Amino acid sequence: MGSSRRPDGYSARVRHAFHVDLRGIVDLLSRHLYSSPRVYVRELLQNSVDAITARGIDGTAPAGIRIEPLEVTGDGSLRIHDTGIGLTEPQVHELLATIGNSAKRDALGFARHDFLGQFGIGLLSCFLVADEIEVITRHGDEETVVWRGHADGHYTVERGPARESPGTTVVLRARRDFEHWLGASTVTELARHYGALLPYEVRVGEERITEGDPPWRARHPSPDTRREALLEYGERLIGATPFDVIDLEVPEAGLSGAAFVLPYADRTGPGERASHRVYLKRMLLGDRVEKILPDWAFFVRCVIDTDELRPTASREHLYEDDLLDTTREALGAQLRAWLVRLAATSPPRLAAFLRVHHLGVMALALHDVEMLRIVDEWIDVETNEGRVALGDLRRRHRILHYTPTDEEFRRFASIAAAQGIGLVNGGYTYHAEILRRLHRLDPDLVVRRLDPDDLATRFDVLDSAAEFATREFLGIARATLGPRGCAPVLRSFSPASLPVLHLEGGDARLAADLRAAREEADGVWAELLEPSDPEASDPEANEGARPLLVFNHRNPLVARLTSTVDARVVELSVEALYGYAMLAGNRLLRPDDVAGVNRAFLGLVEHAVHPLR
Ligand SMILES: Nc1ncnc2c1ncn2[C@@H]1O[C@H](COP(=O)(O)OP(=O)(O)OP(=O)(O)O)[C@@H](O)[C@H]1O
Repeated sequence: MGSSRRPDGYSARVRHAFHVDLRGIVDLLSRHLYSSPRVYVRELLQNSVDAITARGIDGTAPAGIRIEPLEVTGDGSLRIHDTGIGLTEPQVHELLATIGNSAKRDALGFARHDFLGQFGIGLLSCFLVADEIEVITRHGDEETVVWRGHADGHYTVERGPARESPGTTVVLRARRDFEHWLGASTVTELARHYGALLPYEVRVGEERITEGDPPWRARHPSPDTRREALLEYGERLIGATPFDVIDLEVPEAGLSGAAFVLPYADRTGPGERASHRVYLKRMLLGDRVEKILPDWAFFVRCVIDTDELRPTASREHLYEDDLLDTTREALGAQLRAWLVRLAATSPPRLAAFLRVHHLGVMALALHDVEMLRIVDEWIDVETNEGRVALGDLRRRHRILHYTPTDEEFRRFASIAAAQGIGLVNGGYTYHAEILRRLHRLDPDLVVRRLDPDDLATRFDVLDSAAEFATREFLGIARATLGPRGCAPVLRSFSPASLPVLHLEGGDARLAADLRAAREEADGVWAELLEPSDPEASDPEANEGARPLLVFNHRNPLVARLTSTVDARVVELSVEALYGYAMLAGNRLLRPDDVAGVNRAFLGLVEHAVHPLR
């Protein structure tokens, strides 16, 4: 026949509506949108809060929400009653039966400011725990309407017995094996978790779960009692008494809250994101919300309530927009101001804070000159002059050197110290970057990565005659230093002002220098350099493996010492120079070393007073 066909070959167009398989939608929500069935309590509370807000305070009914769990209803259902605005019959069809429709958007489809909900899907989360949702609702003096939605996608509407007063009751009948989600203990816990700060009274059974104002808003007789109460709250939040509490306020985001300074180093570390407790219009968004603070602020956990920031549809995170950006910046500025204030008003507290959080502050100093100043003045770094603040170090040196690795630092620290070069171990997190930024505070300061050629590590061998003349000296030095596990070596090197250099074992580069020097020497003299050392035949295995005390023949004092005939004076001087080299190289003095230094010191004093005969 083909009579319904148009000349262009198409049949007449028929319009259909999508059929939504509700089971499929619920499955999608539960798997991909909501992290757990527990969110159904949040969605119910939220709808009741919005309904009460929409009704406004008309003075006829106390605003309140009451949940009756399984144990209270006794009929296998959970009920939640509110004194909210209720729905008319047409609204029931329009709002409850249309997925994605919400009364909480304005004519242009934007979320309306007063309400928590906006997407028109929240009620569906009840299907995570229930097969049937019943809504019994009365708006003003209108008739009471009963809507029943089923998980298979059909619903019924009928007029029911009149409710005593306007408002809504939602009744959930548990899905098989989900009964425990509707039981008193779970519901109480969840209602408290999400709703403890809600502005309307919420009860589960007879138990009130709302706590009134947020702790940072609550009234207290004095600032001290307020601080104490906040610290107690913080302790419950982070599991330890906070180091301090910082008030937070960002009016553009309708945000207030408190940041608790952790008394321990954050376990997440600078690379990971710290998470915070966030309330949205006093309903909990989540306990582990990220990105509310700048990444560097990992030394605090905060709790905030915001009216203006928007949630994602899962209501578990904040929506990234310009407002979240500016809020994050404003919160960062408040934390930074706290730190600057601490530095100015309470240095010992700042020092205590930095002992725990130096990493966070250093991370911050990479972008912020104020923080750099704090690092410069208050954070001790490892240098070849011990642990000192950079500020102190740069007051002593106009050129600072650093090694990029810890290993290089260990290798060169003492040689640099002996030559008066200020060297910082840049092998720790952020240290090298901080050093490179120091010119921001001190434009004339020169900061350089250490080039081993900056160090005088060319050890020249003495000429044969001089070498021969020092044989006795070396013999005494060897006998004196032997018990210290250290071997004496005599070389000429710069600077001449440096009499001795203590070298740790394992310094491959110096060992190579020494070896090269010896190879240049005539075989006979090479033998002389380490004549009594049994390992001398295998220099590869020997040199550089044990500590060496290198005497500098270019130094006038050492040159004189090598030709001193008085063995006792040589012995005391070697002992004293050994102690000096250990101290100059920042070596750890063992009890034996200390005793040796004392002996040498007293012996030399005695010698000066009563020259030894
Ligand atoms: N307790 C209640 N009292 C009055 N109206 C309600 C109640 N619960 C739900 N409604 C109505 O049903 C609509 C749909 O609710 P639903 O929870 O699905 O979405 P929503 O709250 O609008 O948005 P969201 O998905 O963000 O929660 C609401 O917009 C509201 O008009």
